[in-house]
Amino acid sequence: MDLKPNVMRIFLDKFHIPKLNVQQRYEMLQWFAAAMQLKLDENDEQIKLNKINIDLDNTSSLSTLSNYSKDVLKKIASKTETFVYGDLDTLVHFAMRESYLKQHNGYSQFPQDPNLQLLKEEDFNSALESIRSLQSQHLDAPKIPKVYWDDIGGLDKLKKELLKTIEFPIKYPHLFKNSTLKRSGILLYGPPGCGKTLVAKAVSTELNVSFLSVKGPELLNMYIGQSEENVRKVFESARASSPCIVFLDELDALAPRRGAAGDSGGASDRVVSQLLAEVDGVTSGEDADTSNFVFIMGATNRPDLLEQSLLRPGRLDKLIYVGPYTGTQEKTSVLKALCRSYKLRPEVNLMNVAEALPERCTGADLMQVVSTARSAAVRGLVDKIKSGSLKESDLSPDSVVLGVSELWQGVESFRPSVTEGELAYYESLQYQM
Ligand SMILES: Nc1ncnc2c1ncn2[C@@H]1O[C@H](COP(=O)(O)OP(=O)(O)OP(=O)(O)O)[C@@H](O)[C@H]1O
Repeated sequence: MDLKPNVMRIFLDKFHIPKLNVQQRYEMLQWFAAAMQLKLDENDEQIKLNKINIDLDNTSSLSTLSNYSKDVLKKIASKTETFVYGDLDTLVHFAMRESYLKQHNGYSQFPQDPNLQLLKEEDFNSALESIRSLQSQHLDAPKIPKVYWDDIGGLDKLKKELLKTIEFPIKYPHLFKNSTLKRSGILLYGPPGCGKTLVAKAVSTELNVSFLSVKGPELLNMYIGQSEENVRKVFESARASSPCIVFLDELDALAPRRGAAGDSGGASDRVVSQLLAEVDGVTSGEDADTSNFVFIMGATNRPDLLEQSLLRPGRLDKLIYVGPYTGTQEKTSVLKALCRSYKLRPEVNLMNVAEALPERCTGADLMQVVSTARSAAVRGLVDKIKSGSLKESDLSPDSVVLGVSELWQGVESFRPSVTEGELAYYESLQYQM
């Protein structure tokens, strides 16, 4: 393994931070992990760099890597898509700190003689969490959500499609530099409560990019020029926290068809024009670099009311329908995802629950079933405390266990939030779009 060219390139190219691919990140992580032992006593950056260069010349520093779990570093490299040189260095430092705090019950001094073999995958994962939360601690800064694929049931095709569309421009920005090949945005549409927001957040978490979510109506303001200014600020904030996904929810409120809004001053048209200019700005790919990456995802229940030029190639030209969950299989996988944080009694079969529900349900409806079951389980515990058969001091979050009867109460309380007529309308819309 030849680490030197990468390292040299990064040092020489200090002011233009290069994008690292997964192999480079893996190599950098190995290298930082090895270098940690060498530079621990040194505080002066210059000395550290010299020392590392010297040691790289005779590559003796890399010998410590033989004991290192390469699999762990490979996994971590694949989770740090947007990390550059400095971030990876910080990550290794943080992981060491996590490991040390764990071993010494919170005593926060670094050890003089750190034992790198003790670093575990969970230390890297905690370090990753800490870095992410630090990254999003600026005021109003977009955050990296904590929604994982496991929190989402079904939608496998959509997950793949989204990852493919967003992952490529992040991984290979130079391919999108050519102005004829623009990186376009995505428009998710469909009935409310079917997982549009959830899946957008999961993509963001998965790719480790910030997530800035705004609802269209929040940006509208009665004062002249203020709505356009709000739109401009959203994109400014996204650029400042890039790489970033801007999620524009209820987009039809922000960008109705021009000339159709009925406001005599054309205020709405000006907002649409501002939005189009911003969309063109971020999809042009002129500044194709991860550090300038802003990806736009729109969501709407009414794509037919949208300003159609927003859907032109190079803008939000990928339209994806996110519909209700149909059939036992799909509903069961959503129920499983929703029950992930609860204990279930062994006799519970979520497939039976799914079968007892209407053929088509939204995710929000299924969530309602699970929350009703949870409330029933909590009520059961309170009754036991009142009757004296359970002590309050014995309660823990694990005491809430969902059984068949609780889930059945959820099924009985089921009220669809979207009517069959509305669902039929959305399906016809899908055909039309
Ligand atoms: N596939 C799914 N797996 C697990 N939970 C889901 C799924 N789809 C939806 N949900 C649940 O439904 C809730 C509502 O979903 P979400 O907010 O993503 O819907 P939406 O399509 O964005 O709705 P709206 O159009 O009203 O913004 C989520 O918070 C989640 O609890």
